[in-house]
Amino acid sequence: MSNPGVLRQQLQHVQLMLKGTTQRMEAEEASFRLMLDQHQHRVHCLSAEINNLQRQEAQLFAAVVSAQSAADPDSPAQVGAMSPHLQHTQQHAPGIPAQQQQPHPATAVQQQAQPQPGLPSAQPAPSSSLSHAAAAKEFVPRPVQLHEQQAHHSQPATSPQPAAAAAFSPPARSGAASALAGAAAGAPGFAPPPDFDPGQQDRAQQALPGLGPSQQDHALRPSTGRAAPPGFAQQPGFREQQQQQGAAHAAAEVAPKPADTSPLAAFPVPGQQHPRQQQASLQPPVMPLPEQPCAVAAAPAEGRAASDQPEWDVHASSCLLSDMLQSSAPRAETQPPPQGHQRQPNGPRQSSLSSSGGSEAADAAAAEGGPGPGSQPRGKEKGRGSGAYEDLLRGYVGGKRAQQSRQGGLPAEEGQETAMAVCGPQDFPSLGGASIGHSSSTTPAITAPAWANKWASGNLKAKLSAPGSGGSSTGTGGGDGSSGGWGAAAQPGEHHQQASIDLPGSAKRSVEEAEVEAGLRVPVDVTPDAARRRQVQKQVFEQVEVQLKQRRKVNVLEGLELHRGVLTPAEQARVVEAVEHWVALGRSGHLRGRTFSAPKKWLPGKGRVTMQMGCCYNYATDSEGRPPGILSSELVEPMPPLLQALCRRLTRWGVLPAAKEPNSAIVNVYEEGDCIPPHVDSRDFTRPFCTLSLVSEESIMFAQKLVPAGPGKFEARDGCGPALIPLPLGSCLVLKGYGGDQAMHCVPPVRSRRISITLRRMGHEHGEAVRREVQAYEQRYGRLRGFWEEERGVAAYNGRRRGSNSGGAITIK
Ligand SMILES: O=C(O)CCC(=O)C(=O)O
Ligand SMILES: [Fe+2]
Repeated sequence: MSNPGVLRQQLQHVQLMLKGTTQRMEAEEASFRLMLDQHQHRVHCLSAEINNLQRQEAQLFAAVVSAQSAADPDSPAQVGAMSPHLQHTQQHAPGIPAQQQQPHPATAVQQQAQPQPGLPSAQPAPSSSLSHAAAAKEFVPRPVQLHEQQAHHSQPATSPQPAAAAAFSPPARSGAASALAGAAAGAPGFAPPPDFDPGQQDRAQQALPGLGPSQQDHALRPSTGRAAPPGFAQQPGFREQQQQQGAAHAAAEVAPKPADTSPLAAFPVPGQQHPRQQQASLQPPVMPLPEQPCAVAAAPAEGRAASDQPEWDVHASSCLLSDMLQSSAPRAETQPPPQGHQRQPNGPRQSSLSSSGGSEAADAAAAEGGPGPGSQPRGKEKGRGSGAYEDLLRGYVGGKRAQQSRQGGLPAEEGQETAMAVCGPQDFPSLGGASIGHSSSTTPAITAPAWANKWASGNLKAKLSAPGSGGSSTGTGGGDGSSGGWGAAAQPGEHHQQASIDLPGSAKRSVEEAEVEAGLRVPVDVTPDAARRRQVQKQVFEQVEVQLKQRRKVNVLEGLELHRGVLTPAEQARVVEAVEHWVALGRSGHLRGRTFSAPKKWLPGKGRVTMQMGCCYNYATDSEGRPPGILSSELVEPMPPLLQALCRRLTRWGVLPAAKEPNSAIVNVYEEGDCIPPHVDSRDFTRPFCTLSLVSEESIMFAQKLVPAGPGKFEARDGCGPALIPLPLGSCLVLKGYGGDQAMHCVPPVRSRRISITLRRMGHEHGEAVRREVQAYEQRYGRLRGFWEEERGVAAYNGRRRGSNSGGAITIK
């Protein structure tokens, strides 16, 4: 039995303990509330400051874009980085009702934590917390400004938007900080995690939505520029490159990005459908225009009805490649040929057009090159290679074979045409280097004529790869542009006068062989060059308006020509693969000087990656005060063989005059939301020139006068235009005449990734100046080698490539 006195003592002791502990706990709570109050007060102040700064940022951003574009329409504005909140604004506001928008991560927290209207709080919050929370709300410009954004963006992106820049306003930046305040006010027992940093969470979430932490880490880690670039020592396949490229490339290619959370989706076209759906609706409305004679497509691709198109039995693992196929070939089957011209009463018009050449199926028809009659896959080559390109080929050839077995033979032109265009080795003077990123030796040459097998064997490539096999780039041994891209102006017929050649034996070879060697033509494509040429289809355009200054009527689109089918889907895949490789080289700092440029990604519409080859073009007055135009003193990479072969094809096929064969290129890599602002291409380049379109079909906008109308938005001025010309995959838009010289053009923010290659010839003076610089370089350092040659070994790479030790007249950065 227990003694009651003892028990009473024990009870008193416990009660005392309980009282003391309770008091300590209350003290702790009081201390926490005090701390929370102080914290909320700081949050409150910072929140106000952030909102204020964001407003200023947005207004200044719009003003800078507007001012810079007005001052220099030809150059992408260099505004600076866009803060995550600005991206968030652009991602979430346009055209999407607020209720349907994915809440910002921090906003979501706040919405959960805040007391719902009409529902009493479970427990009254301390008055100071309440007042802070209420005050914090005042700083959250949520619905009103968001709706302003919606109103602003709910217009078609391409329609005139007066004063849109002025209307631009920042979004709610409620942030995790305000969430904390709300949570503390409305949620009993809420306590922030000790290491909670709202800013950090915001930044992490916004940095690269859709990426896992390791990918974000990769994507955000700055490139040192020191490591060997992907594929530098050996040339990996497409997938290997994808794995190795890391950095932002991973963000762009590897991780699936929800469209509405992509930081690159800065300016989605308001009210847009999914890009794939939208593509179908982009076909230009048509009205009859007289057919124009077409120099290129002299003979229509007859005997090839739409239903004759190969079935694209594609198993390409790369979504890029399958997208390319889906968006080129099948569309050709389903869309009737354009008939003419129509104006749309409101907003931009799809341009009118007239077409010449064969059926609308040119994109797919131009892809001929399947196996010859009766041919079978060569067992030893079947299945070689594992990249997406090979997958594509398998799908392509598979579909082609299926078609043939149904039809019992080849289309007439394919089997009948036997005479191949012959070119001398001089046609590709710079083939001292192997093509990039896709070894023809791994290509499954399922069926091919002798030349195709020979050139796919890889032996010759190995010989060509031997160091020193190339000639000088400036005429010391190779004459005009033998190392690519530095050549003097080619005069008509001049192609055949170049003396030296990098190739052993210098035997004459066919155009087809040369293109295979350059990496442009796939070895299985046995369609003769002449037949390929006939499959190209040309369209011209008309939009008659009163000219603004002289008050006379003009066709604003005069001189523009769209040539479809310049590249087959398989060739597009090759070029895209090469471009990806170049981008990887550029990102890792292995392209010379200012070749590669990747502006900061957080700026809407300014994230376009560009690579300049052949000459350096100064988009805007630079830090040294040099005006826009060709900078002959800045050496960039020469034109790689692949692009040279493409340029040669363009002149051979009459897309461009021989005398205007391009000797410079700008590769534009647009991520979703990127654009090119209104401009007229510099007069430092001769006319005509052209732009090749890849990866996704987007429209280019033309008007007499185009002006920025807010970030990523452009509008035509003075009631004229604009006209939209959809640019199909593998097509080349030629610019000259009024359309190329007077009218302005831009590419509004793209709906999905797109690559274009602008190919231009330098004006004579500029070409000569660049050539002199190359000569000076070569006297000092030896032959200027393109990156495709340097790739043969890291040893070949030296500091000059990054320009650290240049001197004299040559400035290489
Ligand atoms: O991307 C395009 O199609 C157009 C590019 C362009 O206008 C240019 O490079 O000057
Ligand atoms: Fe342009």
